[in-house]
Amino acid sequence: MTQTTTQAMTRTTTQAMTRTMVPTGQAALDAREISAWFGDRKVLDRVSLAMPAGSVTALIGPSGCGKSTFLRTLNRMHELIPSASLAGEVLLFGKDVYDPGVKLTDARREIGMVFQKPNPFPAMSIYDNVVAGLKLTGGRARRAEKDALVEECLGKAGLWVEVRDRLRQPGGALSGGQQQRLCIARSLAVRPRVLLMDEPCSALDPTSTRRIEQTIHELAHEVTIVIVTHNMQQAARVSQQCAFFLAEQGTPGVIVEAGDTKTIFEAPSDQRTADYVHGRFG
Ligand SMILES: Nc1ncnc2c1ncn2[C@@H]1O[C@H](COP(=O)(O)OP(=O)(O)OP(=O)(O)O)[C@@H](O)[C@H]1O
Repeated sequence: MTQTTTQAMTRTTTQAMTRTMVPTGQAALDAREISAWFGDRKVLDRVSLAMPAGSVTALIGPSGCGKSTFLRTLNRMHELIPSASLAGEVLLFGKDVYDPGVKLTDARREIGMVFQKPNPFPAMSIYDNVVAGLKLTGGRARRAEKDALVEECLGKAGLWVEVRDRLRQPGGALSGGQQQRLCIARSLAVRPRVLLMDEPCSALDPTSTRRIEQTIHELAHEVTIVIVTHNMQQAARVSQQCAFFLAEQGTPGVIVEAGDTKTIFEAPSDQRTADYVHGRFG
């Protein structure tokens, strides 16, 4: 860890509750007491969350409460920001991704990320976009293996049927929704165990959004998914677990409440959660 907080490490009642409320299936990712800073400014305070394997966990909460920052701590992207530091542990199937023995490239390969704005390599072909990650992570494959991988990953991302006859066309020529599915296919090509998605539909129209949601649903049984979304209907549709983040009056972000999605939406235990999911603030 790059910074050790000197503040009291007493776990709050809320945080203790958070951990016990999360379903008991094996955690693919287990974030323990994550605090994060930009310079001197603390933006997350001892956030703990177990994200069960083979399911979708949605991170919800008002703008600026630290959802994206939390997501970036999970695959070590937070440390790319020069002023950023953090404390806590992130376990991937029990192994600390911040352990000095874990290579950064391995952590990022096992925990992939899809961003808000689709970011394929625009001049690169659809085919080459899918296999691009193999080079970045040092993987090599024969032509036939790559062909099979491209078909498999585009299939899983729900794009194969639409692009199989034009794999050599540039990725940038696809629609926004298709580009986002191409980015999902690219992430899948390095066979991640977890896929982090930071508002993956916010730049898309409703039809493309539903298509991505369907893709998320189809992928979840083999890749654990953690998604940040501002869209409460989307959180309710795609996730099995939800964590509600809040940063009140300039204080660092915390998880107010986490648990199964149905409970968070229909019978949350904290009034602030109820107010947020019912659109009364944020
Ligand atoms: N690169 C950065 N440098 C400095 N401060 C940052 C940086 N990125 C985020 N922050 C600050 O950290 C806090 C948490 O931001 P973050 O983007 O994680 O929140 P969020 O809940 O994802 O917000 P949104 O829903 O608007 O995307 C905010 O106060 C933000 O201004």
